[in-house]
Amino acid sequence: MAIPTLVLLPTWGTGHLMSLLDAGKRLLGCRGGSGGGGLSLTVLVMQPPRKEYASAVAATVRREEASGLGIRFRHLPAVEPPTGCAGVEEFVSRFVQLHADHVRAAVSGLDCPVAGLVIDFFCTTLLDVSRELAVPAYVYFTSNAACLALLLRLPVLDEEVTVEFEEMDGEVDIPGLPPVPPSSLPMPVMDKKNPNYTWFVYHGRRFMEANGIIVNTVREIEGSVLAAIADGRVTPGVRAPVIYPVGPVISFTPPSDDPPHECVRWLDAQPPASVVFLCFGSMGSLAPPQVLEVAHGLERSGHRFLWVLRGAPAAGGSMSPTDADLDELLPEGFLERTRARGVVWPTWAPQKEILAHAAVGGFVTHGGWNSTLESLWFGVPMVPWPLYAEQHMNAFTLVAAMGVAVAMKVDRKRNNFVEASEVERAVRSLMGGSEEGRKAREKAAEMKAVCRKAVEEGGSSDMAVHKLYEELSTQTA
Ligand SMILES: COc1cc(-c2[o+]c3cc(O)cc([O-])c3cc2O[C@@H]2O[C@H](CO)[C@H](O)[C@H](O)[C@H]2O)cc(OC)c1O
Ligand SMILES: O=c1ccn([C@@H]2O[C@H](COP(=O)(O)OP(=O)(O)O)[C@@H](O)[C@H]2O)c(=O)[nH]1
Repeated sequence: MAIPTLVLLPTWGTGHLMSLLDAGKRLLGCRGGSGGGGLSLTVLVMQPPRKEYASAVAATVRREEASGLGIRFRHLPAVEPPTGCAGVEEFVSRFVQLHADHVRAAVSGLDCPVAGLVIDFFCTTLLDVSRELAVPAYVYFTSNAACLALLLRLPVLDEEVTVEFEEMDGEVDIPGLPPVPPSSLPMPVMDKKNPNYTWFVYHGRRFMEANGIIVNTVREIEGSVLAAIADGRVTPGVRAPVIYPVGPVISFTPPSDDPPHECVRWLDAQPPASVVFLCFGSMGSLAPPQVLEVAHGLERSGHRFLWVLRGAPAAGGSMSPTDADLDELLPEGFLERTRARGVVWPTWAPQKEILAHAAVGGFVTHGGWNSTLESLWFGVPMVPWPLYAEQHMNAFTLVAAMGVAVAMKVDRKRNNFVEASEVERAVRSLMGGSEEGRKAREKAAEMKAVCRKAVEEGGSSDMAVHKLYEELSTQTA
């Protein structure tokens, strides 16, 4: 009989497509286990709604097809993007929903048994398709267990809290987490009247229908919230699907013969753990007045820095930042005054290589979950500076639950504005001798060891992958 295939349905974003693909590849590694003759992977590729994503997706598909792992890609017919959406959550959810017929046709047309369908967390509308086809469905959650617990609890929270979360008395109770201040909730949860919120509640409710939820986290890092989900405290009265914490799933680019990147060459000349690295994800940019505050803060901190500074996205609805015009954005004379100890990099930077470098001692990050895991993988303590999506919640988790980060005061009501004096204080605290910084460094070093152990043979994430493989094999047997 043909080897059963596991069908993956990723969305196209930087932190979503590769993350799901890499998680899927871990299951390929289980081939030949007690569960049988292995699995193959089939990836359903939606034609991304914007050109900027289309070329990145096409490059990924080409690279993976050439990898020799035998992953099959099936391109779904294009759909007309929905109009009049309130934001990313509504747009992505409705865009995905329009693919239902194409997904049904693609899955039912496969020439081998289907072990399961793994969908990105924005794709829960397609759980109807998997049910019709009697194919087990799994959600792949690219963020952390804290955010997952919030989503699972959201349908009930929505009824318990009748006002906007910011207007409620006290804090939000998510079992397994310290009490969450309403101001730390993800962006879509901050406005109940917005369709983006309705979609978040919808996805949280539908997660409960999945056969399992695969999460890019590590049991040892988020043990208490994972336990709260598993023992029913997050969803009282209803059993949540089995959770598979398989992380950290980090997409490393294969080694190349190219000369080292200019940022890496600069780092080579810096002392160990002396440089603070600032980078704000694939969609992050700072407004011009904010750039001035960061520059003054860094200058006054006296520390070495490598700052990835991007400009606002181009007009026309793109979410990707542009390359920064440094002369226009930075204060007069800043580059000359800091030449001996700092670099401002105006375009995409090789973040993983930078975090891996011994000269990097701290990371000011927007707190995207992929960036966070990369920082932990290399044992680099953080200062979270949340900008969008679920990053305020991540910042809270990193500081209050994990202790791997030094908090910085971010004014959410002023577009996440941070004063120069606060940048200076946070950088000094992270890089210097403060007790807070020392604790975050110690904890980050501990997490590095934990992350690496988790993915080794017999580690918690490796075991979760094997458990999932066994389940998939049993279902198709
Ligand atoms: C997890 O909660 C949220 C995630 C997103 C979100 O949406 C999104 C949509 C796209 O079409 C492409 C994307 O790349 C993308 C990314 C994205 O979130 C990022 O995902 C990472 C892994 O989940 C990471 O955690 C980052 O912090 C996110 O920036 C959007 C959102 O609200 C706007 C969420 O609450
Ligand atoms: O200049 C940059 C900016 C981002 N990244 C990578 O882009 C991803 C960002 O994912 P994350 O989940 O942190 O945030 P998002 O961009 O989805 O908000 C991470 O893998 C980063 O290493 C990078 O390599 N260089």
